[in-house]
Amino acid sequence: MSDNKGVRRVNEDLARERANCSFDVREITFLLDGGENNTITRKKIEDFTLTDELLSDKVPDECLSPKEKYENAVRKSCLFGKLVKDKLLEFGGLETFGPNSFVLRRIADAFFKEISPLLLHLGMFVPTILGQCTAEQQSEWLPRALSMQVIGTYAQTELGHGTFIRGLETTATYDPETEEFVLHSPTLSSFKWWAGGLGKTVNHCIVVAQLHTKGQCHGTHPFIVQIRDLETHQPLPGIKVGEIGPKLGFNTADNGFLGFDKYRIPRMNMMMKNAQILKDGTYVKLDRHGKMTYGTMVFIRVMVVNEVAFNLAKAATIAVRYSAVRRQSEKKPGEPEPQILDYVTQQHKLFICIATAHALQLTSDWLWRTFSGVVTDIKHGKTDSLPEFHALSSCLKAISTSDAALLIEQCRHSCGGHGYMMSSNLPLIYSFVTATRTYEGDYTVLLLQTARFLIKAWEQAEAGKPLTPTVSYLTKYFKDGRVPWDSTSEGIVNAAYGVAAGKISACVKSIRNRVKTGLSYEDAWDLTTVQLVAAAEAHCRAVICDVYRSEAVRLTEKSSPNVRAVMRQLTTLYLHYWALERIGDLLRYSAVSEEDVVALQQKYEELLALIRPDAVGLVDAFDIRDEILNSTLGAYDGRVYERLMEEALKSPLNAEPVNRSFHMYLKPLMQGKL
Ligand SMILES: CCCCCCCCCCCCCCCCCCCCCC(=O)SCCNC(=O)CCNC(=O)[C@H](O)C(C)(C)COP(=O)(O)OP(=O)(O)OC[C@H]1O[C@@H](n2cnc3c(N)ncnc32)[C@H](O)[C@@H]1OP(=O)(O)O
Ligand SMILES: Cc1cc2nc3c(=O)[nH]c(=O)nc-3n(C[C@H](O)[C@H](O)[C@H](O)COP(=O)(O)OP(=O)(O)OC[C@H]3O[C@@H](n4cnc5c(N)ncnc54)[C@H](O)[C@@H]3O)c2cc1C
Repeated sequence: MSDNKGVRRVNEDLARERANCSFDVREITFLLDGGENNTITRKKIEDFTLTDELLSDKVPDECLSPKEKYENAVRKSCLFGKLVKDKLLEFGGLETFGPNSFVLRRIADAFFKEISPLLLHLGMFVPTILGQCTAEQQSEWLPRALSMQVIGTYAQTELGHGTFIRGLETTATYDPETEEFVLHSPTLSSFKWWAGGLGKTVNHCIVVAQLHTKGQCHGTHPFIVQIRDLETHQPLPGIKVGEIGPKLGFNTADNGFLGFDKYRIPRMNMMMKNAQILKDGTYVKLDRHGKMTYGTMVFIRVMVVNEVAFNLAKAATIAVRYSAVRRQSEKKPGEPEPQILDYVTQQHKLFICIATAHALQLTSDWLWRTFSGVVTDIKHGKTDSLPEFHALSSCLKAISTSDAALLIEQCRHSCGGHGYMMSSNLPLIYSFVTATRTYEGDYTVLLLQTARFLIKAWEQAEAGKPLTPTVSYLTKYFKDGRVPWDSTSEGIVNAAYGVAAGKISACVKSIRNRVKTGLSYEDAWDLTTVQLVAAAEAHCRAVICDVYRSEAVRLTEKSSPNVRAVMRQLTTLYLHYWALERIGDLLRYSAVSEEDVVALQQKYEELLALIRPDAVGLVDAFDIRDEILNSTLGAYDGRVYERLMEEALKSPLNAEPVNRSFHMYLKPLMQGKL
């Protein structure tokens, strides 16, 4: 596959797909990056970071032992950290870190096929210092954390409790005599469990513990705790720490456990932005809202939506390129084998992945802007927008992670047997993303948080009170009756809101009917939770459909006609896909007829055919470099079979023609001598 100059040629099918694409791929890249300038900066950063030799592993990571994998990940993390520190400073230092943190996150995938043991340091330790410390504490901890003298993680979850934070058992008891907190793990179930980097890497961590002072418990609060000696890295006396063992994924993240035996830390190591302990042990609460210490979790939930959108874009790129290269079966007897991308069922599996990656990314950008507004409000002492934002970020985190995990698995299915190869990278992308459904708040638990807000909003609508923006639709659909059906995109979005309103109304009725039978409100709520989760899902789906549609229209206002057309096809496909997926709900809550359903299906299939010629162009527009994709099946040049063979030959089992187990076991077995 090389020409006579030694330049590797692109697979012919892929080259033809690109030649036939109806639009300028760069135009969509600019849209997704938020403007041409962002693309230029991203590419510059990628160019100077991804040329490094440290990217090439002689033995694939997945062929290493757990210990070697971890050591390799630490080595690369340190080199990556240094690279970021040294070279990014040339790009304007810390100011660049903010807007370009998504770029850094992208590049990190070229270094770590799994995950960096330092991710929690940058992803949660540093943000928690920013969000939970006073200015004085920040000036002490931030420079040390950013220069990596202090390396930290976020240890909240315990063996016994992850979801129910109020049930955490680790105690931090204030001792006014020495002006210290005494950290203690009273039970096995109180051991911290899961924190990334805790097992072997970090020397500090943020510990969430029940604060006791003057004989009273004031609930959970965060503390900065040094756990290892900075010189020897040995655990400090009173600390029991280790790694929790192999997992479905995250195997280079050295997730750890941690227990305290009456371990003392200075008073000022309590993160004091939202509550303080005075020297004499007096507790001063500064958080008027009450849940400000949950701030880091909210921040990460916002970040995760972008994270899964990007991972879905990677999986879609791999699966679509592979489907353009792979040929299998025959459509009509004697005809050449078609590209598998020409099977309509394959298009059904894959085009929704492209559309969902767009939907989640545009929703994530919108969520980030909304979050920035909430943060500004909080800085000015206003917390009114927090309940709505908590409800919104909770459901978007739940639905985006769940959708992305399911669709990434669908990408793997669509690559047949080769998708099962680690070298395709699909198994690792899946194992990483499926964890996002659980961490930072489990799917069901977060949807129930949203449901709580929705039920309150419904009651406010009933009482004629004004509603906040994301639930204002409840006023419109408040009266019983089916939502009128209209098959335009706007009509489908309205129907999605109508379905959400119908489901919320049904939940309210169920709860009230159950209370009428003598049940407590809590029991009535509990019995209604299956419906409540479904109502929160419907609400979230309507929000995503609405934001995706309106943002895509806004973003493409000045685009070329062809880009506008293909972007519109994708949004329409997304809306039709979900209308068909939730057809039972539409039949129940809207005036959709049987003929309308037939028309929806027909339009959906027409859209698959329309998008087909642009499919490769659309995934090229994600502009994910080969080093970041890390996939034998998805590389830009489409040399799928060559790469599969090259990677197979790197397997340590192929290093010698005969493995010693032949002489030790097989031969004796064959000769009846075992
Ligand atoms: C070198 C490489 C570098 C690369 C470069 C990189 C650059 C950096 C880039 C970084 C990339 C990052 C990527 C990601 C990767 C990160 C990996 C992360 C790993 C995972 C970390 C974790 O996994 S870490 C643990 C998270 N663990 C949870 O997530 C527990 C869930 N559990 C709860 O979160 C609470 O338990 C739960 C249910 C709310 C009940 O809390 P609760 O019992 O206290 O409260 P109640 O239910 O009683 O509710 C009482 C009222 O509080 C209201 N309320 C509740 N919460 C509220 C809130 N947050 N805000 C406002 N209001 C809130 C509620 O709405 C009620 O309001 P009302 O009364 O009005 O109805
Ligand atoms: C890869 C990974 C990395 C992690 N990293 C960290 C980290 O760095 N730091 C950290 O502190 N934690 C970390 N965690 C822990 C993570 O935050 C928790 O696992 C998560 O919040 C879920 O809590 P849990 O494990 O207690 O699940 P549980 O709450 O025990 O959930 C088990 C089941 O019970 C259900 N359930 C629980 N409560 C309710 C309820 N009220 N109503 C209905 N159903 C309910 C859930 O839906 C679920 O089906 C990590 C976890 C993973 C998987």
